[in-house]
Amino acid sequence: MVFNWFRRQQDNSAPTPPETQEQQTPPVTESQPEPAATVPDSTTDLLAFAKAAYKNIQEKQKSQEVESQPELADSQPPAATTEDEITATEQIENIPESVQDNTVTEVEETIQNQEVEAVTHQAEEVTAITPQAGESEPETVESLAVEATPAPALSFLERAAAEREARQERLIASAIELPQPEVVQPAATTQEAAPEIEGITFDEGFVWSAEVLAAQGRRAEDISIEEITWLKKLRQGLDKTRRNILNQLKAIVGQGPLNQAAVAEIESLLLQADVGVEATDHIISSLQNKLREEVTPPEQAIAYLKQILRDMLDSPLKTSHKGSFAPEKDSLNIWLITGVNGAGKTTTIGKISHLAHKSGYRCLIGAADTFRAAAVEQVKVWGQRSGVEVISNPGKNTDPAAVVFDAIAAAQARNTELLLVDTAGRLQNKKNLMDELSKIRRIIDKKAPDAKIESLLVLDATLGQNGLRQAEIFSQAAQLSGVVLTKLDGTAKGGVALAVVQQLGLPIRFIGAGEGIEDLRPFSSYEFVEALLSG
Ligand SMILES: Nc1nc2c(ncn2[C@@H]2O[C@H](COP(=O)(O)OP(=O)(O)OP(=O)(O)O)[C@@H](O)[C@H]2O)c(=O)[nH]1
Repeated sequence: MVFNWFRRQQDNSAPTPPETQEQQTPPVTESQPEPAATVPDSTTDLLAFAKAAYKNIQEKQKSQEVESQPELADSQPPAATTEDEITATEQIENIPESVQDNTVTEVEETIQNQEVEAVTHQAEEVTAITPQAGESEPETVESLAVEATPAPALSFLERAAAEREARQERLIASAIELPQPEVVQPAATTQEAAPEIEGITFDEGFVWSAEVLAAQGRRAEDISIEEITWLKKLRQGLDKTRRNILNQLKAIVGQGPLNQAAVAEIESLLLQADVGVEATDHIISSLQNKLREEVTPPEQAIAYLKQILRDMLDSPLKTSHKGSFAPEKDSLNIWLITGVNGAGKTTTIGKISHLAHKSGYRCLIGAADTFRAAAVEQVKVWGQRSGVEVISNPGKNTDPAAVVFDAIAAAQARNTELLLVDTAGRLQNKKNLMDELSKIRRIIDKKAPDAKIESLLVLDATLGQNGLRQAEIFSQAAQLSGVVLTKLDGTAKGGVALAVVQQLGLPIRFIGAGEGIEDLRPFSSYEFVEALLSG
């Protein structure tokens, strides 16, 4: 039994690939689930859920450590041996020390403090807007603050700041006592109140990720470290888009009925996030329909905004096959990967082949970017990393269509389930490139008439609207069926995802948020929108 990373559920029919057995974790879920009613509805429930998930990951990791103990006995601290582990270690190094040192209790405190601060903040705003009502409102806030911290001499904010300072001092003190960073210590030897899990920290990002998984009907005991790591990465990647633009959007929408000024402001914010004119118009008119007449509480207005965005992102699926996007078992699937130079095609092939291999698919790569000599070498490196064989032609300036022909023959002879075809992103001119893609497509249709063919366009999100113009050209030559959106990490143009579906009418199939082998996942509109508009 193996976890299918495309469908995000157990795949009983697939054999477990031997070298990935240890990484498997057994989440059970429906593909592309709708937000479930089982989402923890209070901070306490959410924390309990997140803690249970954390504990579960911790236990799995401990049992893995025990299983691999004999091999690790003479190497301490345990060395990072795989790409995944390296990525995880890098992530730890990138997390600010203050966050790394968080314990479960401290995260709880942080969340509770944030809540109380938020209440105080709201109340202060109310006081500022309506000073004449100031006599009764602030009293409520005072009493809340007193309940939270009984120190009458200071204001709430001063006390909160003092507490934070004291906590920081405690952390610094304990950091001095420990000569080694906590991450490198074997977790099994210490019995602390909240031991760290190597590769993941119980912080606010963990709690948020757990909540997103819980909302999709996941059970705490089924959540894996890879899923948490990915969600944290996605949210972190969309941070710029969220901070620059979408948080302001949330604030306006959350204020209730939309007036003309609010509409103009929303319009400008969406355009800045590269959402595009068409998608912006659609969002505005949907919002106006709902919010023009009614006074909608802020949370409901934001929930409504999220729903609009999810519906837009899922809209191409209503016409094509709905559900998760996965290679069909026991038959040949050919995925043609196209896109301009540097969009991330080769990297995407490496990441997808990794997902396929660890999901138990028989996978093969065809290196048909023969225009750039280094491209074949590059894809071979990715093949080695993911444990997938690469079919290439060693000759110079070979015909890419001939490589595709050979790759299909090899795939048919070996009962391959997924053949990924790399293609050139640049030729002498645009016409040559498009002719070549059309020829490759014809070869595939002819040589493998029964195969399930997908033609995926890789788009660099950092290009925003400019990337979409290229897409239209590719669409004609390669009969595109979907998009892979790469480089979502660190761009302020995350809104381009909405433009992609609205303008091209194509579904987003995968998103990439980093250069590592684990930094790509099947697209989920729910997770994307939550990451885009998370608090
Ligand atoms: N930050 C980030 N970088 C990425 C991502 N995907 C790919 N890259 C980087 O983008 C660069 C180009 O990626 P390639 O996979 O070589 O792009 P390509 O489309 O195959 O390019 P050609 O082979 O020249 O046609 C590399 O440095 C990748 O590491 C991503 O999701 N995030």
